[in-house]
Amino acid sequence: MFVKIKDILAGKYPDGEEVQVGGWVVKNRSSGKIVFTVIRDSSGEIQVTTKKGNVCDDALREADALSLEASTIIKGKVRTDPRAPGGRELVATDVKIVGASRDYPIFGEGHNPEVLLDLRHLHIRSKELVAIMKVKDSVLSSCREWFRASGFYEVTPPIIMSSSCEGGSTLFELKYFDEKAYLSQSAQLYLESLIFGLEKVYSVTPSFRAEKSRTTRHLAEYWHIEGEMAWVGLYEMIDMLEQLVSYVCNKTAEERHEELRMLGSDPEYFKNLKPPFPRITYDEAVKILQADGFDFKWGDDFGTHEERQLSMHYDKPLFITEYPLEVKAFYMKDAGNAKVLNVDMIAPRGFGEIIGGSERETDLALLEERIRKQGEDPAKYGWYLDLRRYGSVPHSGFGMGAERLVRWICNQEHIRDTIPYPRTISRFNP
Ligand SMILES: NC(=O)C[C@H]([NH3+])C(=O)NS(=O)(=O)OC[C@H]1O[C@@H](n2cnc3c(N)ncnc32)[C@H](O)[C@@H]1O
Ligand SMILES: [Mg+2]
Repeated sequence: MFVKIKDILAGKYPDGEEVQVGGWVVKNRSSGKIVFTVIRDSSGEIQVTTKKGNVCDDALREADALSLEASTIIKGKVRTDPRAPGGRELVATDVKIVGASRDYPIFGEGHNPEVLLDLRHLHIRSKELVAIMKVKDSVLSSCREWFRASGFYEVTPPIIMSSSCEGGSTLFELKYFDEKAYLSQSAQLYLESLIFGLEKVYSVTPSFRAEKSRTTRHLAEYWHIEGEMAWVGLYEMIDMLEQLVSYVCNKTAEERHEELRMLGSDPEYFKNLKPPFPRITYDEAVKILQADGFDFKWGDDFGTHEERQLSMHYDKPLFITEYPLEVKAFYMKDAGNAKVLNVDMIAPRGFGEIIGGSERETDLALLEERIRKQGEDPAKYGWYLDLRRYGSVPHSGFGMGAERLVRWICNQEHIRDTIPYPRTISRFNP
């Protein structure tokens, strides 16, 4: 049926061989007797030259009528031509329009981002967004490879929940039959229940955060890669995270070298990213900020500016550990000295937090007290607290934002272009 454009450009078919391609029109210029067309398929773009005498009159008329984003089937002979983009072109022997496209609304440059978001169902076929989605495909598949090779089981936790995991301020409420329920902020609490049978589990699920802020790194719906491991402490988990992130970056840069270059990223950096990554404590991070002139008060959490500033000191992802207990979630293990055994991984060059994780609090009384201190009723976490009553074990886990990771790897200014249909405070359509 169809051959792929990238295989033609790679020289898989000798000059003169007739092949057939199915694709969409990127450009079309006609002078009546000769038509120059650029078509694309999922693998790339190629120039097609349709000449009077090479094709029947119907096919010449079809070629002449090709318009932006019309779908077409083109039969043609491969021809090496250094002047053609990619070094090869097709000399058409037959041209058919499959789906007409009149007045396609996205052409040229400089469109208003909100207009492009209104037309996301069309813009999603653009070269840049297609490249980013291919990178995301590699990120997700290499994550799964690493987890499976590391003895993790993929599980499918619920998305509809009865309580929060990351605090009530970012919960989406939904009417669940006659009850009130919430959309998942994180699969964590359920993953913790699954380690008592499977020991090491992971999930890739949508997480929902009713973020009131408009930032370049927050979505209201994002894809959350989470892992949970029995018998593993915080620092052993950080060793594993270095391996996971390095593997995913190396593999993705290997597979999507061209796409990353086209997006203005540096595939060589990600291909060569290896452990160890720098590790500092929260206290050390505060000292760095204060030395850099930040008026930062010990006890506060780091925001975008602090994370950006800290990341400028390192050219690899930075692990920051042991934050003050007061500013972190109830489930994080008390380290003593008013700290918790948690870790955030901050990407270099200001791309911010990619991973949040911790060792989990296993002391039942402490956990109930922390839940109360966060203004919640321990009774709402009855099932979760049972995990501490029956055969509890030391365990740790983490959450990695897929879109945050893709934004860093693809060097994208805004997180909205790392997901096909971004959901933010001002948009949930199309
Ligand atoms: N299993 C766990 O231990 C995960 C834990 N319960 C959790 O949800 N941590 S987190 O809130 O830091 O979110 C984890 C990551 O999830 C990403 N994240 C977190 N919030 C967002 C938003 N709003 N948009 C996009 N990405 C987001 C970001 O990379 C964070 O580091
Ligand atoms: Mg976090």
